[in-house]
Amino acid sequence: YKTFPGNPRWKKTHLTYKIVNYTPDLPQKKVDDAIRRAFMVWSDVTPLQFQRVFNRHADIVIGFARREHGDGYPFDGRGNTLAHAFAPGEGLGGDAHFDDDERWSESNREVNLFLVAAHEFGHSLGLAHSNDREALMYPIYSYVNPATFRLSEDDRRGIQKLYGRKSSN
Ligand SMILES: CC(C)C[C@H](CC(=O)NO)C(=O)N[C@H]1Cc2cn(c3ccccc23)CCCCCCNC1=O
Ligand SMILES: [Ca+2]
Ligand SMILES: [Zn+2]
Ligand SMILES: [Zn+2]
Repeated sequence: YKTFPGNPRWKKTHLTYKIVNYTPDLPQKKVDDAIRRAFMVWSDVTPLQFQRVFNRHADIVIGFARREHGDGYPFDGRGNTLAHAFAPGEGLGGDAHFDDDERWSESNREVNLFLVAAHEFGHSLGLAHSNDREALMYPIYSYVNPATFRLSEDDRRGIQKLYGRKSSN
């Protein structure tokens, strides 16, 4: 696993997120659920807790966008880059953007939103890319059944290096 230069991490374990817009590809409830489950991947193995908020400041702002969308990292149409996210910090820090030229799915059809969101939130929490091909933080998308998805040892070691393990109670 790798962290970002300077090891940026959140200095609190209770983090907020908000979803500012939706893709037309899925019902909003399915997007909400995929996002919730993607955060659980990380809260399952750390003391981190995620709370969804509406219409107020959030640590992690989540949205769908096409091409140029104001952060200097324009998307590229269908395929190629699927999404991006920023390392922990103020403002754009922690935010995750999903390319709305992709066809977002909750199945094995391209592109599974839960799997991509889980990867992006790794960045939002301070993990950079891993060169372990089994790792969620590997830079190339590959479909695995979300029902049986498990964080790799590499990902778990990385996130626990940053935030420690889940407290036993
Ligand atoms: C890990 C993922 C969830 C997020 C990453 C981006 C990322 O790291 N965000 O944090 C991603 O989109 N990776 C590309 C990498 C990539 C693969 N190819 C590319 C062709 C052109 C440009 C990029 C790519 C070959 C063709 C397949 C294109 C469709 C799938 N795309 C990818 O796997
Ligand atoms: Ca794209
Ligand atoms: Zn962006
Ligand atoms: Zn990435």
